[in-house]
Amino acid sequence: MARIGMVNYINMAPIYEVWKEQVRRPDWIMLDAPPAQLNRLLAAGSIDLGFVSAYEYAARPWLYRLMADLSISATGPVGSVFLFSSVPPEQLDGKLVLLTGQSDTSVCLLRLILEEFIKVRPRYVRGEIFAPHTPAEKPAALLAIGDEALRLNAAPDPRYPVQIDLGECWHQQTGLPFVFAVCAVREDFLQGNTEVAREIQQTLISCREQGLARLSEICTKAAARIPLMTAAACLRYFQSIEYDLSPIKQETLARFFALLIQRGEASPAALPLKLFPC
Ligand SMILES: C=C(O[C@@H]1C=C(C(=O)O)C=C[C@H]1O)C(=O)O
Repeated sequence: MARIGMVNYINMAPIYEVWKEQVRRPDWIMLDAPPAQLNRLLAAGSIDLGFVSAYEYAARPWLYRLMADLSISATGPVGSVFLFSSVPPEQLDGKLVLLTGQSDTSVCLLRLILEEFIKVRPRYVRGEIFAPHTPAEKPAALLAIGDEALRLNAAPDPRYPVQIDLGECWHQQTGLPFVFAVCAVREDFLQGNTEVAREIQQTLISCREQGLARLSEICTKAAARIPLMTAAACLRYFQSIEYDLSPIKQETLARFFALLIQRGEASPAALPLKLFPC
């Protein structure tokens, strides 16, 4: 048996729709959830492998290997990882920023961008972006990812007129793509299950190839999950998401992890990257 985690956002639709349609393996249990929940499940051994925040690998690299050729990434604007702000980011020093509880990678990336690139130090709070909250203090900016970011993007909140795409910002600073999520497999699962893991990896890649060839059909279905999103907007979104872990993406992960290690936010054992298969 293998327990597999899948992010429950529409960004996974090009892989997941094909998987649901074609993969008939009762011994492969698929569990879909927001990334932060998948991170916790994988760390606890409640799932064996799956798509998790790239940060999860960097936090506990001794538990995992990175499945070769799989990721959720973008070269330039990603279209679903945004800081929505009431003021330009240069003015966020000391201000309150609400960070989605669903993400781990983008939270680290945003702090890196604000503190190292823009040189401001806001105050942060983690929480629900759409919670009907009555906060003592209204946040000056929000970090949203995935479907929540797409919803806010489709129906902008006039209180947050400044919108920063974190994939674009990273690309402008480094010239590199950014890897938001990886497909990680637990080392203890690999003991005795190497062939199964290989078969799952190949199946995910095959679903991805078929999904990318059927994008316009898949985006009609996926767009319906986001209020006000048209199929055309969904197609543009899918065209900006990439699912590979090519050498440049590995270089990106190494660069990002090195910065996190310097900041004391990741394990030094996160480098060099450990891939499966090697
Ligand atoms: C591009 C995205 O990548 C996501 C971002 C993640 C994170 O920040 O931890 C985790 C999984 C991905 O789904 C997105 O969801 O918008």
